[in-house]
Formats: sequence, structure tokens, C-alpha cells
Amino acid sequence: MNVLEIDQLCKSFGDHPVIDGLNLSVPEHAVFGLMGQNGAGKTTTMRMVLGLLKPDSGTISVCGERAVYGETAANRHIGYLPDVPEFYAYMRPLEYLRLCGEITGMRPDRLRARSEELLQAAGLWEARRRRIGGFSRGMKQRLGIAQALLNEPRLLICDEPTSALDPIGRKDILGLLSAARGSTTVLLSTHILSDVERICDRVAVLHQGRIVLEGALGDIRRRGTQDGYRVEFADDGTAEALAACEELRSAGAQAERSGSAVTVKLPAESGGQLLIDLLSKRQWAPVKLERLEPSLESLFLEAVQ
Ligand SMILES: Nc1ncnc2c1ncn2[C@@H]1O[C@H](COP(=O)(O)OP(=O)(O)OP(=O)(O)O)[C@@H](O)[C@H]1O
Repeated sequence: MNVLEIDQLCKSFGDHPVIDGLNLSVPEHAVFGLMGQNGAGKTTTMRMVLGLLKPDSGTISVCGERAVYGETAANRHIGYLPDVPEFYAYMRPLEYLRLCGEITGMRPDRLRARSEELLQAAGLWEARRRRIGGFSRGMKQRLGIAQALLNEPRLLICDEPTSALDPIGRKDILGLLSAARGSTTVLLSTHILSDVERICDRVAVLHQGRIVLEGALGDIRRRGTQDGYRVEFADDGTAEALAACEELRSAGAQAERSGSAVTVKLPAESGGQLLIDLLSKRQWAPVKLERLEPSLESLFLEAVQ
């Protein structure tokens, strides 16, 4: 079942179309990375899912329930972590969670148990007597996740949750989001590709208002239009000869030499056979031949160019 379904969504600001026929399905229990350049419309999309912004057209369903601008009914399925969560600085974490739980009508015994459990999971139990005003950005982000998970939402939406954090803070947040996948579905917007590679099982790239690339991370890698190899020789001369080889160029390949190794990028349809045939015909025996996994960065750049 899909926790989130977006169908033909459009949104313009003035005469500037930001979202232009967006379709997106987020399956249950995925950690789904919504990628896009600055200004691609990731936050705009999330605000429409939360009913905070009115789409010009199109539909959004959360757990089968229509999300409507200005109405909060579909939001009971959603936990939301904004990029910079705001807190009352004078409060302590348990007080803050109690306030949030009371606002949404949680039962007092359930609220207490859930708050304690989430503070432990977020690594904030030791800090439970400190005021939030003295928390680091990473601690605030972890408290934000605890708060967003309080009501056991089916969908946790996080808007660039790691962008302001140092590597340790990032690792903590990614660990928490990854652990949350057992109990919820995580939709995470980001332009940090290494974060996506670390925790997401599905990704979508938003560009010019639409999804231009979408799927499971492994499938997307296989779908790249270039097939890369690294060929290493015992000497620089053979590497130079391969890099300059006319047959590679006429097959639409790119070759780049570094010392005695050559990186060859072949069009996907020609496959590695072309390279193997060439090495055998010229009797250029490599000491090492490896296939390169396309990086998410190269796939992302290919999708948005
Ligand atoms: N309320 C608004 N009024 C006018 N233009 C807006 C408004 N909100 C967003 N925009 C414009 O819509 C476009 C998409 O913005 P949005 O914040 O959704 O992008 P984003 O993908 O989240 O970017 P970033 O990664 O930089 O946060 C931008 O050009 C932005 O200037």
C-alpha cells in the first residue's frame, strides 16, 4: 500500500510554475528520499501535503485520505520535522513532549510512556532535565524527531533534516530515521546525496516541477545511461594507447587516463563487450579490470541536465 499518493499536482507562484504535473507514490515502510536542487520545489510539495499551501490543481492522498488545504484531518497520519524546528527555550524535553501530546489529545499514561521511550531512542534521556534553550542544533533536531513520532504517525515527513548539522549530528539523525522505518514511512527531502545513499531505499528526483527519475536505489543505478570501467595496466604506455583509441571514440565512449589506469565510460547499450573485444584484439592485457558502479551524484546530474 502507498502511504502517500500525489497525482498531477500543479502549483505556480505568480507566473512562475514551481510544481508542474507532479506524480509521486511513496510505499509503506520505505525511507524515501526526495531530491532536487535548491528551489526545485521540495518544500512547496511538502507544504501542500501538510495542507498548508493550496495546490492549483491535482490531488494528494495520505493513507487513502484526501489532503485538503486548510484542513487537518489527513495530518493525523503525519509527523512533520521542519528544517529548523522551533521550541520554547525555557522548557525541558519531557515538558515539551507533554505539551505536544496534550494538544493532540493523547491519553496521559500513553503520553508519558511514549515520551520516555522516544527520549531514550533519541539519545536525550540524560539531557531530560536540561532546558531546550541550551541544546545544540543536533539535539534540537533529535527532539524534533521525537516530537514528530509522538503520535505514532504512518508518515514522517522531514524537510532537509541534516542540512545544518556536523558529521556526528548527521550520523545520529540518519540513524534515528533509519530505525524509525520499522514503525513508520519516512519521506525525507534533501540535496545531500550521501545521506540518501546511506539510508534511503527509494529515491525520486524533482526537477522543473516533475519527477524526472524515480525508483529503488539499486534499480536506478542499473538504469544509468553510461557503463563505466576502470582498466589498469602494468605500464603507462598501454594506458595511453587505450585512452587515445579511435575505436572507443567512434563508439561514443569517453576515456580518461591517470597513470597506468584508464576510466572508460561506454554508452549503456554497447555493454562491456566492446571494451573486452578491443583489449583482446590489440592484445592489451590489463592487470585489473573493474566495473564502476555509477555514483548517485552522476545519476542525479544526468537526470537534471
Ligand atoms: N510563498 C512563495 N511565494 C513566491 N515564491 C515562492 C514561495 N514559496 C516558494 N517559492 C518559490 O518556489 C520555488 C521552490 O521553492 P522551494 O522552497 O519549494 O524549493 P526547495 O526545493 O525546497 O529548495 P531548497 O532546497 O533551497 O530548500 C523557489 O523558486 C521559491 O522562490
